[in-house]
Amino acid sequence: MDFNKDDVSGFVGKSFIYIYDAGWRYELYVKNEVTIDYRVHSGIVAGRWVKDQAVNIVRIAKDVYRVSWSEPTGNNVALSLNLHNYIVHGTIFFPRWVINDPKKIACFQNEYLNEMEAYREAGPVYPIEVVDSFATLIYMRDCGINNEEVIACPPSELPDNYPECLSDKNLLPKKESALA
Ligand SMILES: C=Cc1ccc(O)c(OC)c1
Repeated sequence: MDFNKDDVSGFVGKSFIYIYDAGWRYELYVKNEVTIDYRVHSGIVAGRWVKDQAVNIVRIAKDVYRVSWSEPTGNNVALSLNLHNYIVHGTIFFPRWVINDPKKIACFQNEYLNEMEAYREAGPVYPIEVVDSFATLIYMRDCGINNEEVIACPPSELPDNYPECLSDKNLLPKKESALA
């Protein structure tokens, strides 16, 4: 073993922006070893943002991390981030009620936790929709641990030049595919 599987220190405290092949832009902040905040800039649930989602994080190779969690909505997500090749892969297991009406979850979830749990209870849950997609990492920066300023407003309130306005040096160059 030439790397330490338990060492997630190269991942915790970082924030990421990536764009799925379908064009959906997501922002993820790894707040600490067991918690993320995130924000959806575009896509079928654009406008959704979440703070303090409990997650599992593991390191599966040098510069490769995996984050998995289950949401109050009943959405289940597993993300793999390859920080060497700037490739992200997400598998999202959506309950049927979310697919039927995605706008129900396009909100600041923390203010609607009871509603989300009620929707989850009401269903329908099945058939689950498995959405399996690649994304390209376009932005990465170190924000430190437990920084509440990283994800602090709805995506609609971000400046037009976000994320360039934060710092250009964190924009990532295009890389050769790791899979070629
Ligand atoms: C459903 C949530 C969800 C789905 C895909 C993602 O990449 C994500 O990143 C924070 C969150």
